[in-house]
Amino acid sequence: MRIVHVGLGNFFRAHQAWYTSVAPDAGEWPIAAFTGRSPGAAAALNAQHGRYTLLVRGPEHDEAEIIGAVRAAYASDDHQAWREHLAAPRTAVVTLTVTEAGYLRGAGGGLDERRAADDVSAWRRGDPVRTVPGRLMAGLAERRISGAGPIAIVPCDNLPANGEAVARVLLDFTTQAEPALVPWIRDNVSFVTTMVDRITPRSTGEDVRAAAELTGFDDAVPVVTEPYTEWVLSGVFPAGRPAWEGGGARFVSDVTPHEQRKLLLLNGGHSLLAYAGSARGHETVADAVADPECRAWLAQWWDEAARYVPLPPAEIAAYRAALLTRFGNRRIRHTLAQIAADGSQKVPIRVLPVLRGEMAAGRIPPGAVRILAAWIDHLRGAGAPVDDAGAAPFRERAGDVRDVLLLLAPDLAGDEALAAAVEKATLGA
Ligand SMILES: NC(=O)c1ccc[n+]([C@@H]2O[C@H](COP(=O)([O-])OP(=O)(O)OC[C@H]3O[C@@H](n4cnc5c(N)ncnc54)[C@H](O)[C@@H]3O)[C@@H](O)[C@H]2O)c1
Ligand SMILES: O=P(O)(O)OC[C@@H](O)[C@@H](O)[C@H](O)[C@H](O)CO
Repeated sequence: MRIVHVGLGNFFRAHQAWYTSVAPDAGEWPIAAFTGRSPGAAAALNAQHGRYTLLVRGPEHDEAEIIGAVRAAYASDDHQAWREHLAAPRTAVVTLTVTEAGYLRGAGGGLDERRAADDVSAWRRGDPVRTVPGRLMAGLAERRISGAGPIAIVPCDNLPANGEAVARVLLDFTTQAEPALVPWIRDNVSFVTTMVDRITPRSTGEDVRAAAELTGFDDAVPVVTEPYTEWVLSGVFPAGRPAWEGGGARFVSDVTPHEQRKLLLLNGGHSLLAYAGSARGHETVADAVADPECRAWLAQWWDEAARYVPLPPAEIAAYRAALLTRFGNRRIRHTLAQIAADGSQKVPIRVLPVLRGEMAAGRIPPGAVRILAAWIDHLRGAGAPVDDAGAAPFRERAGDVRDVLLLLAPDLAGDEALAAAVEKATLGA
């Protein structure tokens, strides 16, 4: 294998595996994919020899492709396979889709030591590690021993500066667990930063039937995705990479403007709809954007967020227009509950940069305030259910907006006008 992936979920199969499958040199880049946590996805995929159906769902009809880029799938606890793949000289790239929570980042962006502590102890005892930083370190330790040479790590999760983010947590983890490995990582591992975009909801039983009808292939685990796709990358691939440009991937010197455009406008917009839209009784993104009230809130948020996207206004306007079409695709059932998950990890990334920028400019931004208030309402029980391992301390404080702000953004918590605005925007006010 030449690519190893961690996080065998739907998005990886709609995005990185698809780009690899359409690359002109696809045959030279077989993928071994490991699950992030539970083993189910690996067993299901192996039962069909790694092949699966990608249903590209436009507003009018579906197009089906059978993707064969994944040659072997493994459960996350197959530590031997993991070590072997990482130690193999042919392995050149490790891609990741492990959700925001998978990186164990603390408030400052480095490793959350409390969440990592068990894994650091497991490593010191010689037991298997389970977290993403722990697994990466264990695989790289094996690679150093085998002399397999440099490698690129390519995170594909919705985190700002995700290459730097994974480097920090990996190096912090390694400093604690295996300090002697740190210099080798610094010299041999390249951290590539990426912006990824393709709306990929959870598949349903109906999707399974639709896939079989279109292709005749009885696929138990098809993936549904939208036609739109984007991948912007920046960084070095010391052991080579597929010609992902074949699918339209772009290699740039700085991903930041693209990342800001996507994280603030798309993901921030998603979070707004997930909390404020679900509280209005909507179930999906398409339902919510069909509601004029939600659309007006979205426009207000986008006006604020656009000030922090360093791209020409025409480009931002075109992206906003395209987003309305993408969000409005009624054939994509992207549930607000799926997007609402892990708010404690997502809200700081998607909303706080705009809130901080506006406050520094002397403005209290009503769009950002609405998202915060709607998230607090969600923590209090409104709309989509809370599904967030990091929610507990926020839920304990959810009764008091000022307490939530103190935990979420201590630098802003003393601003009484902001607290009052958030309070006023909550449902209880
Ligand atoms: N679905 C999309 O539209 C989309 C688009 C762009 C980016 N992404 C990114 O991809 C991620 C996965 O999305 P998906 O649609 O594939 O979801 P999914 O539920 O299909 O898969 C999630 C994967 O992450 C793993 N995972 C979850 N928590 C983990 C943890 N704490 N440690 C290690 N692994 C963990 C799971 O085991 C699974 O393999 C998102 O969180 C996001 O960062 C998704
Ligand atoms: O995947 P998450 O959980 O990080 O966020 C939910 C959605 O906002 C996200 O998946 C978008 O659909 C995606 O980022 C579009 O490219």
